[in-house]
Amino acid sequence: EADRKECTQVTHVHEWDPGSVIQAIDHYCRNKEWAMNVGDEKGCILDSVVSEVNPATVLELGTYCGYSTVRIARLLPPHAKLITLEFNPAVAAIARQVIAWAGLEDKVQLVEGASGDFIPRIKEQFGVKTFDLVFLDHWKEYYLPDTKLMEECGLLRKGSVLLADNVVCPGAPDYLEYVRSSPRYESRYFKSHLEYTKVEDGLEKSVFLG
Ligand SMILES: O=c1[nH]cnc2c(O)c(F)c(-c3ccc(F)cc3)cc12
Ligand SMILES: [Mg+2]
Repeated sequence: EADRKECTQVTHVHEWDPGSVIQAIDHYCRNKEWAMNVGDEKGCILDSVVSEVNPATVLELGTYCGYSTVRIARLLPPHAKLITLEFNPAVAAIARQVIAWAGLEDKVQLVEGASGDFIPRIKEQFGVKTFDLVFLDHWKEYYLPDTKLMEECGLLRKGSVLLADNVVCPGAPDYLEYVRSSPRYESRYFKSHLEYTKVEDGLEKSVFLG
């Protein structure tokens, strides 16, 4: 089970390696200007779930500047693939640089578009059968419809793990209700805080039971 291991990062800041990219973004967003990266505290929970699942295929909905993309991709086994979807072209362009700086281009495929259009095309366009891990971090109103769409498109298999950010703040009540009451999911809440603040937030980890 993913526990909350103390997650400390000691990296050589002078090299553009994933740890230093993560550290630089966290330092900037904590001290200069808040931004909606999953952040270091929730990021450690994300790390432990990624390490536990050890996924060969990952889908991230909501790339933003690529912070969580780098957090996930740095932990993936050699031939694993992460597809990340971003609606906003401006932030997607930034994310491409962040991912390149971290030296993770080979593991990451960044796609620009809307999840509702993209999800039904994944199988034939990207040759993915099912996802071992999905990180939901885009628009809260889309968590539930996109989850139902992934089920309908056969993108989830017995044991697929959904990990959703911001289930408390800004909140995704309809999604929470669904995964917590559906017999097809085993769901667990990891209490944490809104990135770089003391406000409560958390991640919901839901295992698809098939
Ligand atoms: O829209 C979002 N997509 C993905 N992640 C988010 C997030 O982590 C946030 F903290 C927030 C957020 C924004 C403003 C607030 F006052 C609180 C949370 C928003 C998003
Ligand atoms: Mg988020």
